Amino acid sequence: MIEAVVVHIVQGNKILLHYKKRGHGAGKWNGLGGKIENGENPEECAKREAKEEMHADITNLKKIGIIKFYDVNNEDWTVYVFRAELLGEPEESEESIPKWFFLRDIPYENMWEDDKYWLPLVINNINFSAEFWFEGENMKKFKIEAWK
Ligand SMILES: Nc1nc2c([nH]c(=O)n2[C@H]2C[C@H](O)[C@@H](COP(=O)(O)OP(=O)(O)OP(=O)(O)O)O2)c(=O)[nH]1
Repeated sequence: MIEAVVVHIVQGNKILLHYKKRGHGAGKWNGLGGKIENGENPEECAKREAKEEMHADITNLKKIGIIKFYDVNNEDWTVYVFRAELLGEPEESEESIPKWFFLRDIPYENMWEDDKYWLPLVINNINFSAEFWFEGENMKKFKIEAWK
């Protein structure tokens, strides 16, 4: 099982998304994040990824969800989902391009297929746990449990 984090920054009526240039999920918009490295906890990973991916820091991390993805290109992932606040100005990096979107204009058609089911929960501060079953990069079935 690969462990990773995804962090979403929501300010007012906007959300900061990142266009991923390479690796897993290249060509899609996503929160910032990546794989947890040896010896790191999810919060430490989130802060390191923020620096690497957009050359800015994050603070006030709040864990909102946990997601299991089964059989995405033959791999299983556990992803910890956070909300956080931004310190400084996000910049383009080798990994991605940051961009603010109005909440009513989230580009779900250019994101992972599962995101439309759980990103609204993140935006509304609703805790959740979810499981998504894939075949390649196509979602086949899912289960979500949410609580306030
Ligand atoms: N929103 C969303 N994020 C996902 C899904 N599946 C999935 O792995 N992710 C996230 C978890 C990670 O933050 C990120 C993939 O990790 P990564 O960016 O380190 O992958 P990579 O192949 O580029 O790895 P690396 O070489 O840079 O270590 O994508 C999904 O279905 N929706």
